[in-house]
Amino acid sequence: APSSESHQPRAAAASCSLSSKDTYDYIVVGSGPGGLPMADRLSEAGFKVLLLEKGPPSSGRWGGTMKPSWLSGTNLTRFDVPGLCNQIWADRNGIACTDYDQLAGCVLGGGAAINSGLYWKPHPDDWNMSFPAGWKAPDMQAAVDKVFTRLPGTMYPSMDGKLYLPQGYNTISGGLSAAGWKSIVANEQNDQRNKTFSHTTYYFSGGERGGPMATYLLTASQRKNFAFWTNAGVKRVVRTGGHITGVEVECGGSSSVINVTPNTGRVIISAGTFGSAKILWRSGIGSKDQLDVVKSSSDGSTMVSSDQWITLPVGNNLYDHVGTDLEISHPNVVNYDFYAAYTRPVQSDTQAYLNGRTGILAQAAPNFGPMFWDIITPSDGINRHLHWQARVEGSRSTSMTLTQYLGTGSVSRGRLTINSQLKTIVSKSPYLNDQGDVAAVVQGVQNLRDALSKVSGLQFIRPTSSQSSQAFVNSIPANPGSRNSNHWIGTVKMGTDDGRTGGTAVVDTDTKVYGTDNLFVVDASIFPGHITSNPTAAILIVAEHAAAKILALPQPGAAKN
Ligand SMILES: Cc1cc2nc3c(=O)[nH]c(=O)nc-3n(C[C@H](O)[C@H](O)[C@H](O)COP(=O)(O)OP(=O)(O)OC[C@H]3O[C@@H](n4cnc5c(N)ncnc54)[C@H](O)[C@@H]3O)c2cc1C
Repeated sequence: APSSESHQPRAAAASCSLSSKDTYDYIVVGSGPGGLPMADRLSEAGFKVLLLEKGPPSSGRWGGTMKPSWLSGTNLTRFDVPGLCNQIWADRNGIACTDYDQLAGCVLGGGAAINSGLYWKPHPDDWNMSFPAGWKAPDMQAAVDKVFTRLPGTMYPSMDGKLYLPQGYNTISGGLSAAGWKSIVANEQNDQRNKTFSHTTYYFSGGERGGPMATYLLTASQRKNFAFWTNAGVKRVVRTGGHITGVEVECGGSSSVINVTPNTGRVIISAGTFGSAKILWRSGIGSKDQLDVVKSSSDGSTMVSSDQWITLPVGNNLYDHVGTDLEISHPNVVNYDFYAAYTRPVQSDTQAYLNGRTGILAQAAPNFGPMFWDIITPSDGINRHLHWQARVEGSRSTSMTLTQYLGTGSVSRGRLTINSQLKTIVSKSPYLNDQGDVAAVVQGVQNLRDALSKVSGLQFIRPTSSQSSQAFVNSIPANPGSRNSNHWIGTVKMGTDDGRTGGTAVVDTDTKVYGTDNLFVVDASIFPGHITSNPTAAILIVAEHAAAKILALPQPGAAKN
């Protein structure tokens, strides 16, 4: 049985105290998979750290309260129960960020409070193909080990070790196996992502979401030199030239500047692919056209003067996995209504969950698996990695949706911009604006159709049998409405080619913003290119690696606590 002790809050998030005159060695902005390991590692090193999160608490552990009635009287919220993760599609009020045109979590934990917990040790190509020197697979191994030691993940999230309603998994994996694809344990054989399939791995633990909020934040919160505030949004960094002196924080209808330790303090922005770009723009860091927009907005009077602007290509290099949904139906597939689990649940399922963290509600909605992989090399010679995820969902009760993500190797990019209401907009769609990318997606669809063609009783609903794979792929618009995977990266690209002088990079390989002394960005926004699979594990790894790099930088005279 789960230990209720494991779910007691250690130190609830505090509300902001804007009148405080305290200064901090590090201010970390944002509590997603990028921000939480940073806050933990920097406070572990003895520095005085303040973590600022714009959203409210999510998990019950940290004072979250949003929950269905069957969880009342428990210290669990909707965010803690894996089987309730689909609720984000039914009701995202007070959870999703309202200042982006795409979905992101503006709550404690960021995306790692609302996502499905899918959790993958990256393939070596994920680092080797797009990350700069110092961030290649051998360089990343120590950080990979740190993350998977703290958060090993599991293929069996129910505490009785059983997989519930596995018929969909069995149907698809049986077909792939018969077609010669190999079964692997994904996070033990992470270099084998070609014509292979696996059970789904989640970062869940103890039958609950867990994840970085239950590990990195927990240890950070036990330190006296660590503070964190929720409902505390950062408007901008305050700077003199390239030296950051503090951040302007908005909370409870007022705003104030919280300073870093004079001379030695640093600011780490981990506000996500949209949020980090936005803070940079509001701080006078970005391309002139976007800074002009901010200047003309309600920010105009407080914005740093234009002679202080740092010109960098913030918002370029935007990317997201290209999502292509196929749908099949098979008589063996058994559907489960995870939406009903919120308002009118099956009593035996809620009891199993509450009594022992067992059953279908300990698995993520909507019953994922198998996950499978394919590598395609189009005529341009660049390997493209395809990650496929099957889930029991679709237009029929016996349907499964098979989503293909195009990640590592993809060449297409889009652009993020900001409008005069200070809302971020995907103004250039990043999907399939390269012929090699299109060819890989088409070939991947064809490979899957071929592999499953001999499964008795399996019917393709999308594509239809008369549709060519090329015609099918062409029929799906290449825009976020049809292709969105919620795996946005890249707007604050890391690299050695300084964007102030015509290069493409916004941060250097220590994750420091070019042209600044003490401003760093650590989250999905710094990824130069995409990775094979869902990105949470890779973002945690990037944060671990960045923390080690930042701590290794000379920091003259920093006062340790
Ligand atoms: C619905 C959905 C499902 C997903 N499923 C999966 C999955 O199963 N597996 C997987 O690996 N990935 C999944 N992802 C993607 C994954 O969650 C994200 O890639 C990841 O959370 C990004 O991490 P991050 O730290 O870069 O940013 P975020 O997680 O977005 O965190 C940024 C944090 O910063 C805060 N913030 C923003 N602006 C400010 C500000 N101005 N001041 C203070 N705080 C601020 C935000 O509130 C947020 O908490 C999913 C994403 C979504 C939206």
